[in-house]
Amino acid sequence: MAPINADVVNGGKDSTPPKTTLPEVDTETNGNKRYSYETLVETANFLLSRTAVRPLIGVICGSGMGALAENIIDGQCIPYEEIPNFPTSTVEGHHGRLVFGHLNDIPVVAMQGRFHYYEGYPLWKCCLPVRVMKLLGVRTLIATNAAGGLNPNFKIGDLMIVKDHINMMGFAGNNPLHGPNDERFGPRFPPMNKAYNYEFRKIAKEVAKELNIQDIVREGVYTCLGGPNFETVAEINMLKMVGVDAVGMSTVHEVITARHCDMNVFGLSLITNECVTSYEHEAEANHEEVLDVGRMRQDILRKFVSKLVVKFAHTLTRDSP
Ligand SMILES: O=P(O)(O)O[C@H]1O[C@H](CO)[C@@H](O)[C@H]1O
Ligand code: HPA
Repeated sequence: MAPINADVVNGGKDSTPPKTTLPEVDTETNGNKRYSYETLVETANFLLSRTAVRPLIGVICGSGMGALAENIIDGQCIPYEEIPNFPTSTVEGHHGRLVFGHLNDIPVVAMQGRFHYYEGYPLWKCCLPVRVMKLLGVRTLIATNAAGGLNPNFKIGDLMIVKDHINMMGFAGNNPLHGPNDERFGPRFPPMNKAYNYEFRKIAKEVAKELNIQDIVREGVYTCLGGPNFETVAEINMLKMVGVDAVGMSTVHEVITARHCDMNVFGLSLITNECVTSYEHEAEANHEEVLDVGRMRQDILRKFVSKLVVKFAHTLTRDSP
């Protein structure tokens, strides 16, 4: 048999080269060789040596939502490839860099690009930047994402304040905190009933009114599935039954990691598509649409998040000893 010519697979069409080299999976340890506290301190010290910014608030930009970081004044960008122990971004719509700077005078760090389980990273590695943020002094995490809407009242382009989540992957035992616990990060059994800060959610609704965007701002329950495929009709109908308002492939494990190390959390989903609930429906979910809606909403998202950063930072100064 003739050797397979990779160029001929896919009918010989020219295929676009992958954005980055694919991450290698550590087969010997099944990807589970964790980094120690000390290793993450090294990563944090590297970052502190590269920037004078001492961030109080961390922002994770969802798919197609990287523009959130464009408001950062004096933004200093550090590509993930340069950061010791950091994974690299492989998904379209995720630049793959940290941006340090100020949003309305508040020191922040933004992740333009997050890591997903379906890229081949174990959950603890997807969440490694959250622990690094904690070591940098970040007290509050704003986790944004693109998500499919299940709630029939939601429209494409709506913003959903995350009230709570359902950790579907956790039901199957896949949790970022699985494995030995290092108490320097947090307790073995962290509570999760206050995962999404109640006061932040109240503030966000007030800010939505101030910006006159209250009609597109909703609140609801998010869930994360492993991906990368979008959901079947039966899966969507099951998620609806258990009370899910929006579904994506991220955020839940980041929030668990952040709460474990006692960070305050605000979650925000951009509803980029309506999940299909019937077999008669013609449309199919696709990542292009997700990115398009991110572009469509980038101005509103930027205004909303910049204002939230200031308000959230005030709650920190108020609570500081
Ligand atoms: O959750 P973020 O990173 O915003 O991305 C969402 O959009 C992608 C699918 O289009 C998936 O990665 C899903 O999780
Ligand atoms: N399902 C899962 N993840 C997503 C979706 C979706 O419909 N939209 C954006 N991210």
